Amino acid sequence: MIEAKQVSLAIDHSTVVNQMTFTFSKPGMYGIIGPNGAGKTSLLRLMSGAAQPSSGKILLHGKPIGGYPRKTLARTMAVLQQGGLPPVGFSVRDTVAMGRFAYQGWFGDEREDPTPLIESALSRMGLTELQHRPLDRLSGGERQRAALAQIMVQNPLIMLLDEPTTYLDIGYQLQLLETVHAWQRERGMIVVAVLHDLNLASLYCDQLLVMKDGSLYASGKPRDVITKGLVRDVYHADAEVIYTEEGGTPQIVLHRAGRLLKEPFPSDRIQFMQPIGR
Ligand SMILES: Nc1ncnc2c1ncn2[C@@H]1O[C@H](COP(=O)(O)OP(=O)(O)OP(=O)(O)O)[C@@H](O)[C@H]1O
Repeated sequence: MIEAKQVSLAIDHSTVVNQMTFTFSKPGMYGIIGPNGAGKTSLLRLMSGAAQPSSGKILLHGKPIGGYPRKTLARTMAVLQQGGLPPVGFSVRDTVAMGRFAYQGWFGDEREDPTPLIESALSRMGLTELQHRPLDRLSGGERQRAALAQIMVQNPLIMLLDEPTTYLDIGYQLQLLETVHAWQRERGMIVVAVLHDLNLASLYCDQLLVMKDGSLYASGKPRDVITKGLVRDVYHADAEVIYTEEGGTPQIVLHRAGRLLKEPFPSDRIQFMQPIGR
C-alpha cells in the first residue's frame, strides 16, 4: 500500500506538487495523467523516495518511505525512469541481470540462481535474440523494453513507471502495457504509470489520477474521468469521447488544430519551406 498525505514539493520557491492526498491500497493499475509540467514526474519521484517532500508525507505500508534502507526498498518497489536506460556498452542480458542487485550479497552472489527469472523477463519483453547486443546498438524502443525487463527481475510488489511507452510504436505500446497488465494481475502488484496517451491510460488503468498545476484535479475510473470536459479544461483541446463495445472503455477522438481552444501559433511565425532551386 502506498499513501500520499497532503504531500507537497517546492523547487526554487515554486510549488510543483501541491497538497496531494491519495491511497493506492489494492493491487491494480493506477494511471497518472495531466499536461506537460503538471507535476507527474515530481509526484513519482516523491513516491519512490528520490525526492523529499517539502511538507506532508509518503507512506509505504504505513511507514515513511525515507525510512527504508535502499535494498529493502528495492525489493518492494521498482522504478522505470523517464527516458529509460542510457545507450552504454553493457549487453542487454547483463543490464537486465543488474535488476537483481537488491538480492545480492557483497560479492554479487545470490541464494537462488536468478537465471530462469532473467530468461523469462528477456523472453516476455521479446529480447531473447538481442540479449548479447550492447545497449548502444539498440533502438530507443528496444532499450525501453530492456529497462522494463530489468525491473521485472527486481520482482517488486509496487512498480512506478514514468512514461513507459515513450519511443514505442503503437504495436509495442499495446504489447508493453499488455505485458505489464498481465504481470500485475499474476503477481497482485500495484503499478503506477505516468501516461500521456489518454486512450492507453483508459484501456489499461483501473483508476486514474489527473494532475493539473501540481494539484489533484480529478480521480476515479477511466469511464468517470475521461470526458470531453476534462480534455477541454485540462489540455485545452477539443475532442469527442467514444466508448469501446467491449467494456465501454472511453476513447478520445481529437479534432484538428483549427478547433484548438488555446491561442494558436501566430501565423507570422509559421514559415513554409520553399522547394530547393526556386
Ligand atoms: N529540477 C528542477 N528544477 C526546477 N524546476 C523543476 C525541476 N524539476 C521539475 N521542475 C518543474 O516542476 C514542474 C513539474 O515538472 P514535472 O516534470 O514533474 O512535470 P510533468 O507533469 O512530469 O511534465 P511532463 O509531462 O512534461 O514530463 C515543471 O514546471 C518543471 O519545470
